[in-house]
Amino acid sequence: MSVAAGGPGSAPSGRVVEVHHEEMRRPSVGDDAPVVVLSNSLGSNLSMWDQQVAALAEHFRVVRYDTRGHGRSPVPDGPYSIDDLVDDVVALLDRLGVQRAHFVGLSLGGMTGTRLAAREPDRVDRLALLCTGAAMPPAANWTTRAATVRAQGTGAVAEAVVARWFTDAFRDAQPEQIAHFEQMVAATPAEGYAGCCEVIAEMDLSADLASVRAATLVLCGQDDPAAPPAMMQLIADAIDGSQFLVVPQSAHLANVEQPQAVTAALLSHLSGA
Ligand SMILES: O=C(O)CC1=CCC(=O)O1
Repeated sequence: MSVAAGGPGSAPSGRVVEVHHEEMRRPSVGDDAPVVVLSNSLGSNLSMWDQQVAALAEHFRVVRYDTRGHGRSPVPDGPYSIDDLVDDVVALLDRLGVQRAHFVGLSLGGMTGTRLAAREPDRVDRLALLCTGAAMPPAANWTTRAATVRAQGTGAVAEAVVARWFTDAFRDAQPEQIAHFEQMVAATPAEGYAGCCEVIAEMDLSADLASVRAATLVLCGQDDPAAPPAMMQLIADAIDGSQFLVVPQSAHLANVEQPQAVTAALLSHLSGA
């Protein structure tokens, strides 16, 4: 079953927006099954989880959503803050009547998950942080990228951005996937993309990591230039009891490049195995 809600539009900055989401679960999965929320990366949308949802929906109510400014969610004027992104998730959970959920986020989605787990510990059961950072300095990288997309559109950065998402081997083997993700970046609204660049520019969640109480999986791609293993090791070291996993032959979108390995790791972690 798949249910869609929310939609594109604009909302004033600093206010919660009603993000677009989809819910999927197998008929055998009951209303009281645990909820898993999936949160996308900068420049993508909820379809980045296409290779995970069917397997997860065998066991969980799967809720995936478009981060504000992305996909079919509203596009308020930026800048946004990490707390804006967390407020949107809390509002989504409230709308769904879900008190507590598992949360899986990749890159920007992982930043949202880190802050959510630290700020709202009662709302997060198990947490998976994929290919992300507690901070991604220097800030100028992100403010410059925001200025570029506001001036020239997201198409201007699509090729360079996607070059960091996949290994050369994947690029050579899967040119149609590369084109698909470049189109996804280019279709992201410029103001939404820029507003989320500004989240990353001003964000430092280092002090939040020690407050995370959820059982946490920290997963990275071995060849990720955006969130390399050394950066993610720092997250794993700071979150009490976390599990750290490096996925070989993978860059930034590890769940796309190595879907079987990442889906298996998520199923194992979220089921508490
Ligand atoms: O777009 C990039 O360069 C990598 C990235 C940082 C945050 C995110 O979601 O993707």
